[in-house]
Amino acid sequence: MVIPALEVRDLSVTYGKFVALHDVDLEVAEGEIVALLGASGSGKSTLLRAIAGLEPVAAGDIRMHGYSVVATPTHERGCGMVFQDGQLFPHRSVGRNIAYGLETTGMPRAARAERVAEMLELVGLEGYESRSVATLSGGQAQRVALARALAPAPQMLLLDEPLSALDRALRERLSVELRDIIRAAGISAVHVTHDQQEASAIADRIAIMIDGRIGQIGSREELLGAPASTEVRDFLGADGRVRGRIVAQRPTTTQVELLDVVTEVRGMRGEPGDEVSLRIS
Ligand SMILES: Nc1ncnc2c1ncn2[C@@H]1O[C@H](COP(=O)(O)OP(=O)(O)OP(=O)(O)O)[C@@H](O)[C@H]1O
Repeated sequence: MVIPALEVRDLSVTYGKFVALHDVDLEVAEGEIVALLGASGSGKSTLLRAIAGLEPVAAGDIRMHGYSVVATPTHERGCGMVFQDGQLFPHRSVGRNIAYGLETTGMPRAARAERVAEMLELVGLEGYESRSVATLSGGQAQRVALARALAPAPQMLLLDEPLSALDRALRERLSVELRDIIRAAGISAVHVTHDQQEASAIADRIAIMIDGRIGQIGSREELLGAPASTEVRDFLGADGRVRGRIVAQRPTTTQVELLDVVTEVRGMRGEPGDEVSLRIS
């Protein structure tokens, strides 16, 4: 039998009388990346925090590599975490941020420096050791946060909206990089996001969270092809809107230029680059 990296069974988390998570089941295989995708307040961060040991559990079990960790304190669970705003230490250099988790392990200085250099290479920031974190761009700061989380070779990586403070173009580029870095590190990861595109760019499977429950879990194609409920279909549909920009406001209509839309059209011939006009109905 293959033991999953993470098993969550019948997990409930409550805040007073409010039940934030109801009987949640989730399995993450060794080396697998699973996204928790859902509307605001659906319980994504609560589930991630419970896995990390930052939220007390009212009922159920959390197992990592076969061992229950519900009674294990956060710092002994071996989870590397990355948050939305990086939360880098402002007075430490890039290198000393990445070394943070290694300093408490008693690792000798030379080995620490070697590990920091290895992590900088992994995230594509070779030579940044001495830089002040105040001089980094948002994307670079998140790469440093990722390097810091991966440096102590955690059992599992937990990402809470790691790209949502970045603009869309950077988010799309970094999604692919993030996936490649996690793959190269060979680690299992749980990734919280409210962005469907980001979830499908990074994760192997997507768990759709609705009101404190996992509504369905599968690849994006599986979810879109056979949504298990109207809530799942509505969530995926609502997120699949087409982006546009208002070009002109007329007395009775608004002219909208559609952005990023590529569509298949039958019965038309032309060369790439030709301008065309389509009626959407
Ligand atoms: N410390 C708390 N005390 C009381 N209620 C809380 C607490 N933390 C979260 N909640 C509630 O639990 C529910 C789930 O919150 P959670 O932060 O997990 O949602 P989320 O899906 O991560 O949302 P978002 O995308 O907005 O971050 C929400 O209704 C929230 O108001």
